[in-house]
Amino acid sequence: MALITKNFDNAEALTQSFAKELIAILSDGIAKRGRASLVVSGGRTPLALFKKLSEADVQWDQVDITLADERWVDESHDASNTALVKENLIQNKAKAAHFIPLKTDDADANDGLNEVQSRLANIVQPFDALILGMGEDGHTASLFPCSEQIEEGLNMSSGMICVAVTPKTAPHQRISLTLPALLNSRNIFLHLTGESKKAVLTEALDGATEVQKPVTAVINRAPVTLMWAP
Ligand SMILES: O=C(O)[C@H](O)[C@@H](O)[C@H](O)[C@H](O)COP(=O)(O)O
Repeated sequence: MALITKNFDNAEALTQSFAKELIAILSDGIAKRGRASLVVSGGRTPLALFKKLSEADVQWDQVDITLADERWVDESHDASNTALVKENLIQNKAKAAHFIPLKTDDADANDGLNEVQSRLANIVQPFDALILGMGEDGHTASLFPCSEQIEEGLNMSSGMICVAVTPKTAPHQRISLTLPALLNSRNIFLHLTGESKKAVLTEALDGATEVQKPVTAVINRAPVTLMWAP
């Protein structure tokens, strides 16, 4: 297990430092490989970070941005991660970035998997940076412990980049990057705020199985930097 913990006094300090680190990673990726890729999560935690990043001096036209997971809803829906990213990250200077959505027009996420996998094949990989969140049930991306698809999502040899997931404890069908696809990243961050999320993580790392607390499946296999503030 390789969890590197960076604790901050407050969310603002976390945002400042995290943005700086991501800017350095993306700039380095562009310098070395011509393009860089950033995989972000939805949810509420990354909003301030998205805003900060959007104002940064990065050669955004050389950056591909996609999501670790998406709710299978139209972009006009409140729950759309695509809308969240477009409204908060693909703004200001970052407007020049190339965004690759995980949602297709198919009614069922299973029917969109092939199209999404070919979209993702056009992004520089390994991804330069992956930002994961975590839910109170230990899910990360949309690898939900309550879903029937959890073992499929955690399968390291499925050959699949994406999985369609129907959580039992959260609304909307989802599409998620699978565990091997998430791990195909040069830098993996777990972005958490609040004492309760830290407690969930501590408990998860204290003997839960990967199916019970999917976030541990990432931490068990790759160096993960925890960015935490109260
Ligand atoms: O689209 C999503 O729901 C996610 O990508 C998900 O994995 C999220 O990161 C966690 O549920 C934490 O969400 P909050 O930041 O809102 O607590």
